[in-house]
Amino acid sequence: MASQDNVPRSDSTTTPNGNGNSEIVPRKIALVTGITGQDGSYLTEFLLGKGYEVHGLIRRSSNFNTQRINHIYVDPHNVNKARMKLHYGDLADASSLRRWLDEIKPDEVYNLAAQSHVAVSFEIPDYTADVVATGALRLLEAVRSHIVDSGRTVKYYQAGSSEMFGSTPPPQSETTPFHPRSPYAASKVAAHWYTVNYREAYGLYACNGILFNHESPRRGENFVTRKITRALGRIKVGLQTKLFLGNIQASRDWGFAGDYVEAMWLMLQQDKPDDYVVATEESHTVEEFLDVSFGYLGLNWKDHVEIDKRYFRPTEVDNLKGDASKTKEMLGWKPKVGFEQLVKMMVDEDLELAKREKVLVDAGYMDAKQQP
Ligand SMILES: C[C@H]1O[C@H](OP(=O)(O)OP(=O)(O)OC[C@H]2O[C@@H](n3cnc4c(=O)[nH]c(N)nc43)[C@H](O)[C@@H]2O)[C@@H](O)[C@@H](O)C1=O
Repeated sequence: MASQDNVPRSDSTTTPNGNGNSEIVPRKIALVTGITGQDGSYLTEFLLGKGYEVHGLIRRSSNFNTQRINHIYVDPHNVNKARMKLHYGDLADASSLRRWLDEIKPDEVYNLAAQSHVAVSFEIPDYTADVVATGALRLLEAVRSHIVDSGRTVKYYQAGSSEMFGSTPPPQSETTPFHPRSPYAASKVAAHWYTVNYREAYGLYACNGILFNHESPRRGENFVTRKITRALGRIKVGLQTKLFLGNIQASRDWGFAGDYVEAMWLMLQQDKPDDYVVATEESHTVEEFLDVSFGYLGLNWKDHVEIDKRYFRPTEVDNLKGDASKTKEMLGWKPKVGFEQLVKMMVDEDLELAKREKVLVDAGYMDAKQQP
């Protein structure tokens, strides 16, 4: 998929007006950073479904990194149908952020881009802080100055994280103190407070969504849920036998990413900006995830899993369990997919993937040792 720029805008959408007629209303425009990630892809599908035009910033990479949105990509030459548009930009590049805001003139900005892997943030702390903390500040400042110069209204969503609560015991709500336990989490705390400050200092409509872990078949393969379901599929079809994990006693509040993007959007549809916790209010250990997933395919995880110290973190977050009562009450949001359903959805998809891999291996087109 090629990226594009300066594509003419599809200006309007037809909406029923309740009188049996239709009226032409201007199409809403969203700008999404992190559009190629799990959340970016679900949010884009959601916004397109609501009639939005969605612009995404993508980072230059020598490999294509658009796999999660290829299925919704329409050739930009098809101006009437192409409502998702991609542009090269980066949270590390302030000038690109301001330029795309001026060009795209979005109604809503969703800042989802991040170096989002907690363990990796210990390896590359500077980079993590630059993108996650300073990147959010750059985008907020670009939005603020764009508003001042254009006189337009722009609403801003900041992707916060339950990692910010760190070692503060559950249940965690909007009023729970933060105690971050990694460079990633500390950077998210900074981004959270930059967002609050821009709201208070400049009256910006800016919201923090404090999202607990959210997973899906599109989850990156080095996060624990997907690492497990990917390996499980391969074990089931005979492509591997072992799975190496770290601390399986850690407990997380795991929801479905497809449900959580709706809450992001709802935050920007209110009269006033605010901060909201998004969670299922249930917590399960990694070991429980293993029980349910392996059990679903009739396997015992103890026959396959080995603990490897290299996956332990210098400081761990032991127990996260959200209290989402404010979000339920104020936004009318609640999760639709429960823990077991989520696990099974991920196992089903990864079993299919493994079966396809097996065909390639059997035909000699792929090496079974080639790790996903
Ligand atoms: C909300 C929050 O959610 C995510 O952060 P995370 O909770 O660190 O996610 P994870 O899947 O990497 O780890 C979950 C737990 O599982 C333990 N664990 C054991 N063994 C392995 C293992 O082998 N790999 C990994 N990755 N984790 C392992 C690990 O030690 C931890 O306790 C990100 O989206 C982040 O961006 C975010 O904002």
